[in-house]
Amino acid sequence: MTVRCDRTPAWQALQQHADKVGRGFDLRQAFAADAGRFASFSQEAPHVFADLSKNLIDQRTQELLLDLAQQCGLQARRDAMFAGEHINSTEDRAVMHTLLRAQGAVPPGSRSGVAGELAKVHETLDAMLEYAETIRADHTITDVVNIGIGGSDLGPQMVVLALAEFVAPGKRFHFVSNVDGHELAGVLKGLAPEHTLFLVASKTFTTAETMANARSARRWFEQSGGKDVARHFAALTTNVAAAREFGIETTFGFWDWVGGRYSLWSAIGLPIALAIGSDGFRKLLAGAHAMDEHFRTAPLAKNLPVRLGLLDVWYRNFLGFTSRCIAPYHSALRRLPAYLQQLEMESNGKRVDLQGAALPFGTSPVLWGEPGTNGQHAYFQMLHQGTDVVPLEFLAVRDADHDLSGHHPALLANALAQAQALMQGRADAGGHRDFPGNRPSTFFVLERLTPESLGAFIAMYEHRVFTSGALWGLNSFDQWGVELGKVLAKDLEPRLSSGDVTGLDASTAGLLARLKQG
Ligand SMILES: O=P(O)(O)OC[C@H]1O[C@H](O)[C@H](O)[C@@H](O)[C@@H]1O
Repeated sequence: MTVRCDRTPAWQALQQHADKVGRGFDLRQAFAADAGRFASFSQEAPHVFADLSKNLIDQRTQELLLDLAQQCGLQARRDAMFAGEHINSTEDRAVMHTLLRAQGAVPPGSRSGVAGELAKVHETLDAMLEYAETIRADHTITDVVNIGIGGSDLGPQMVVLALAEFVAPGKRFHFVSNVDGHELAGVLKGLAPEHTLFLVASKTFTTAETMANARSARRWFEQSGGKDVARHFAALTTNVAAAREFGIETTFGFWDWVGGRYSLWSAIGLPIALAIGSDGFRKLLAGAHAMDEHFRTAPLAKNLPVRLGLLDVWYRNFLGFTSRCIAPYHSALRRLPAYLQQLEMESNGKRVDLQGAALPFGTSPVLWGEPGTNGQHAYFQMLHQGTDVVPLEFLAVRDADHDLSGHHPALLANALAQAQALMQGRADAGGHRDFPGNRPSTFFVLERLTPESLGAFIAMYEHRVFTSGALWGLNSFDQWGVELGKVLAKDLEPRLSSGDVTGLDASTAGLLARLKQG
């Protein structure tokens, strides 16, 4: 049984602590007073090192946050997830994306039935990887087009870009998500049907954008002389029947216990397997599994995802920060912020608890960002001297995968310098040139960007989001908030040609008149 965070004694103690020292905390003084600060506020985890020492927390904050985690029953909820309980209560589903990367046995304490699910996981994984190897060896296929949106797009796209170093030459990867025909039309322009494989990726196989793009892709394929739809289309879905009805014979399934934004480890990861091969895909899973084990077994005080999730609660609820900036210092990670936006904001952007009662405190922050050093020449001004404090998250990779001399030290020096400048500030120049400093950041280090380290990093983030969501007492695994817009769009689409504005508010009616087609 979990307890909502604001109903615990630790919550009250944290409030008092924030009033007393939290808001007046000074990083520079903290480092001056404690030579061991870096050691005690950094955390080693599989494939990921995290320096949390430049955050606005002291030992007492950390202790109280750990009390909060205990009093909320974080461990029980974590164990319930790993055991396959239906913790996604509003959809009455288990949450078992970790099972997709389980290496052999099910976690101890698993519900009966989980072992059977794992057998299905391995069977599908083997079939999908075998297919991936067949296509990789088929040199007539030069272009792979993934048609999917949200979780059926962002994860595979982010990972394929991030692991470009591991992608064998000979195939190009395209990702089409938007219902905006400009996107699909732009991709199709450069393609020949006999050399193209379309992957229709949709958990539900009902998402309007994906279905529209899949229909148009098939029409283009047939109209441009493509033969053998069966060979050139595959579907990745939990709704195999709908894919078959659409006319796709090659299908790879997954299960309702995999949330869309947690699905890159399932058949939705086929583009990744095509790009980096079956060995590479298994390494991605192994990296994630290593982090799962860390999250499942490490004591809370030494548990990286837990420490991060607790920090997120501290910042959001006690220091009042409403956003977090993601700064990956690696250009291949350019889609990471977009990926993390869905992961965190769709999971924890909720205003009611598990029972549906309104929450009296803030939940998901806004996540945003661009790769470094680009952001430095754009919005870092605001981060250094603006009126809001925005915690930053640096991600640096020690070893480069290129041999251009001088670039990598320059990149890493910039990451270090920005974190340093945000903390130190400068008070000697006067007026416009002064920096307040004391601006918090977390600094992640990977030794190299590999399938293993990326898998571990993503899993770390998933569990961090789990942690803050669990403390807030909300359901991180549903997304009812995306439904209303879908319903309204259905109503408005025919009105764009009929011009019927009956029952519409004046603004929507006025805009519709301006956008009316034909
Ligand atoms: O994979 P699909 O069923 O097509 O869903 C694609 C996406 O759209 C939905 O509206 C949800 O907001 C996302 O969580 C999901 O990933």
